[in-house]
Amino acid sequence: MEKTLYLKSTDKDISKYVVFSGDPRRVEKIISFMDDVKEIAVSREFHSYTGFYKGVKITISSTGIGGPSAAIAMEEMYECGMEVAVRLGTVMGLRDDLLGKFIIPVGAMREDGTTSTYVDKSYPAVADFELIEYMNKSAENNGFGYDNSIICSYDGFYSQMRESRLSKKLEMSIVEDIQELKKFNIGGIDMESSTILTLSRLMGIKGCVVTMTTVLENLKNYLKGGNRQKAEEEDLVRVVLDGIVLYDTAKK
Ligand SMILES: O=P(O)(O)O[C@H]1O[C@H](CO)[C@@H](O)[C@H]1O
Ligand SMILES: O=c1cc[nH]c(=O)[nH]1
Repeated sequence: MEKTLYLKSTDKDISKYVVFSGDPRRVEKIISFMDDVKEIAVSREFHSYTGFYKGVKITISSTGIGGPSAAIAMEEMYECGMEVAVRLGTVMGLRDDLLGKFIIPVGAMREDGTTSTYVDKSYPAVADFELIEYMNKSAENNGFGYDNSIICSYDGFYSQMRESRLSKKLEMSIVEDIQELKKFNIGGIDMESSTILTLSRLMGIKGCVVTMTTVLENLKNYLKGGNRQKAEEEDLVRVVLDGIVLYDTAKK
């Protein structure tokens, strides 16, 4: 096949297991845990590599921020034969006890715009139950607590997740809207999970999300310095990669 448009990948380059991470810099950290890593392409926000972790071939790709680019990454990896999609990212927790903990959501509210260009809003963004179980087990094996609540994916960082000069000028109700979400027992907010989960279901592949709660709403509290770095760049990576190995072993 020809290389895909943005991720510049072919079916020869990628594994059936693909890990998507927002931040391209984090991708460079993830591959430091892997062996025999080959760069596929560094193209716009999409930095992609394939390598081995504990003998399992895994592709890692960044998506940048938000649903539109996450959908591009999902589409092009699906063209290349992806069978399992895992989002590895950070989430803004809506409960104080979640700071520093994993949220491995069962599903996500589709408050993004991208997924509605594919399917009606009544279609749920639900993670694959089997993958959730392996990721839960991996968190446990690595000695971490986790939560399996529903999260919410938004499109607007400075219009829905964090107050800004403009949002204040426009008297937007960001704080109130987040309080509303809490009433519905939503565990956290991010920007890509609904896209990854909805598209996985539409593609008929397995998808799940493993997130680390690095910050609470309105910056009430957040992981700082080395703690944040370890949580985001080591703990999260281990749980996701070990979770894929557990899944792969079970399927052999
Ligand atoms: O850590 P990542 O995967 O980038 O995820 C979260 O961080 C970004 C916002 O700061 C958004 O992309 C949100 O979903
Ligand atoms: O969604 C997120 C995740 C981490 N940090 C934020 O500010 N937002």
